Amino acid sequence: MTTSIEQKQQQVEALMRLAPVIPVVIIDDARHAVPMARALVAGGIPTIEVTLRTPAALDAIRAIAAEVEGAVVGCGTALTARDLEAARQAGARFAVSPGTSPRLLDAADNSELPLLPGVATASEAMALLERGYRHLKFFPAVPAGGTKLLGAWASPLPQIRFCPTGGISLASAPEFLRLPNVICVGGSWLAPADKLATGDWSGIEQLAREAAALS
Ligand SMILES: O=C(O)C(=O)C[C@H](O)[C@H](O)COP(=O)(O)O
Repeated sequence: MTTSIEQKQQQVEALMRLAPVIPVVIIDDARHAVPMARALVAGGIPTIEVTLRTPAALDAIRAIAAEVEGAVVGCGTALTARDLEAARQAGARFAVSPGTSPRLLDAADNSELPLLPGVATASEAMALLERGYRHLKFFPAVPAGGTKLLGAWASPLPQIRFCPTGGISLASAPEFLRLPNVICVGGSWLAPADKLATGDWSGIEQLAREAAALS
């Protein structure tokens, strides 16, 4: 029997509460995955979203899941049922999508993988509430309306908690984290392409440390 949506919502909430930031990683070389994830975990950031945007992504998820103690690795850019299944088989513990589609939600209902689906409107959020989702990604957070839009949803949609992602930085994260309907934020700034390319793991650990100290 598949895990119920309520059980999966509890799993998503628990991983959203592990740290104030979920790093969104675009990985071109799977060999970078393990040292990068170790640096993030050492800096206090255990939850890692590896986007399925590169050919290396599934190998990266596989390596982190197998080798990095303390990491909770998931996939980002989950668009299809096939993405969910491939990520689950690679060892992903959760999936994140930029938006929602009826087919993806049907696939998520039949998958063990908890899904954190993206929304940018109140109507999308309401449709997901009807399907049992109380934990949503707000994407793309800054272009879609930032803290003003998200704050405006707190009163009419009090049962929903968000992970805003898209255009957020270390400097702007606190204003999102202060909102009553935000648990954590997502962002790519913790694993920048230049640091990955040069293998600057101590630099990534430092970025993680700064992010972990946010409140
Ligand atoms: O593809 C997905 O499922 C995503 O999660 C998209 C990411 O959230 C953004 O790419 C975040 O990027 P930044 O704005 O650079 O922080």
